[in-house]
Amino acid sequence: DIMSENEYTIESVRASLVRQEDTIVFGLIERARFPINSPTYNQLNVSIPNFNGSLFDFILNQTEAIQAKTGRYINPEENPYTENLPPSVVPHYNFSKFLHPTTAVININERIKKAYLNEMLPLFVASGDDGNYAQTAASDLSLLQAISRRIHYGKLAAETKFRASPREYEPLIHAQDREGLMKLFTVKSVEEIIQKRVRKKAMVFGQEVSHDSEVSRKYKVDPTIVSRLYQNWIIPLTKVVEVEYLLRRLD
Ligand SMILES: O=C(O)C(=O)C[C@]1(C(=O)O)C=C[C@@H](O)C=C1
Repeated sequence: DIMSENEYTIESVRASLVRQEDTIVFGLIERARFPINSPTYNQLNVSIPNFNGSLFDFILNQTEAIQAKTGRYINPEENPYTENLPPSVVPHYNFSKFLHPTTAVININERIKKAYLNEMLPLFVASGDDGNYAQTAASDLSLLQAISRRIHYGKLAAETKFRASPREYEPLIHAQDREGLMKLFTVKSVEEIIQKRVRKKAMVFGQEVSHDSEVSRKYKVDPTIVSRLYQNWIIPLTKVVEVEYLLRRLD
């Protein structure tokens, strides 16, 4: 086993969350190329043989099925949106067993998907319909996977915090005290820095680049909205995962 049990620290977890911001901001920019394209999500608009759901659900399920067969979900950092996926048919890499085993079942993707489709998406895409439904669903899917990965990284953040001060966490876990746990692991200053940084990333990554003139003040995705997506959904849902993780940490 070449992986160390202690490869993750709160510093390495935070460094990864910073890097994942790049993927999420670019994912938002890519999705914002298309208007809302609501027929993508509307079940009444498709009749796919042997499938009950929207075009988006169909692409999500089929893509996750091929990814499951080829080993994507063997990595404990990855959590699928689809239930009952086929098993992997490829040789497995020996991923580290850093997380507590009873926490593998934690998966809040249904909640993430609902928040994304109903609340987040309308904030950063234009209204309209250009017919590019399959392309739209593909960009939703890669963005949703990046967001899910980021949010479920809360498992790793929680484990590093638990290992750093088990005596502080144990009584709250025994009491199943959600609010107490939330208070103990929250670091407001870190959250505020993230909200500022993703706003800046949206300005840098989403600017119009011209070979000769000054940088324009028009952005491909609204930087204030990117910050709000983190503030209202991405960080709070990461904290939901952290609480769920800690509640099961002594099982
Ligand atoms: O960096 C941490 O300490 C985390 O637990 C991650 C995170 C986040 O979602 O970014 C969540 C809770 C903390 O209040 C700060 C940040």
